[in-house]
Amino acid sequence: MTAESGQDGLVLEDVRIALGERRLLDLACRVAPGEILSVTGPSGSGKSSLFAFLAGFLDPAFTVAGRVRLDGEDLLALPAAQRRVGLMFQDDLLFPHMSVGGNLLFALPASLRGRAARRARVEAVLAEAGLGGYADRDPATLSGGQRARVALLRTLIAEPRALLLDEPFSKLDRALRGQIRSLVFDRARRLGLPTLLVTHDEEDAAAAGGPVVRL
Ligand SMILES: Nc1ncnc2c1ncn2[C@@H]1O[C@H](COP(=O)(O)OP(=O)(O)OP(=O)(O)O)[C@@H](O)[C@H]1O
Repeated sequence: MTAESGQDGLVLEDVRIALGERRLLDLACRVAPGEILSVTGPSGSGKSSLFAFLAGFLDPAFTVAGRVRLDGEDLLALPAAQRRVGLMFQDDLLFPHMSVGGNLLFALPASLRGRAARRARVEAVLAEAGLGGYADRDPATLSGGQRARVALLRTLIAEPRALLLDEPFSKLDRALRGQIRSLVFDRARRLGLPTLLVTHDEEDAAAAGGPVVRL
């Protein structure tokens, strides 16, 4: 299938999310492979709920309607574990009781078998990101930038088919923010991942370069 067929990417068809009588969100859009679509909106407008819906863990208190296709496949028909939608949040959410390597091993697809092969993949991914030799480190001993890079690697090592970024740069200081943002966007584009970015920051949306949806 090619992008030209209109089947690739992430397609939201009349997605509606409500909470009781309150309509939270009404959205239709297509995010092409490697495109980064920014979603902005006031607090409580349903941005995080949209991501929970797409990833498959929205609280049953919400009512939902609409269809979502990822690379031509009905995403909502798949259980959460099979959707292969990668998430990054404001907090890096690295498991504090696991080493850096343990965090990455945890995210590695089960289809990669064999302890040595799994360990080698983790080492390779760390080395490629300039973090060779960090596998046994406690995440608490890393700098903010290093933690952010490990969080990105943990998302990508799971081989997602789309990315959902929920203000992933907002806790980083200004200098680091630009650097990590470039890294994340660059990887999303190079991997051809359709990406949704929730942000309140105009600079993030401008750097994303894609359309901006205002809820
Ligand atoms: N599990 C839940 N049960 C009931 N209501 C919820 C639940 N989770 C969120 N809400 C409510 O749903 C609405 C949408 O929340 P959501 O977190 O999606 O908004 P948001 O746009 O991401 O906000 P913010 O910009 O502050 O992160 C809010 O009114 C929130 O209080």
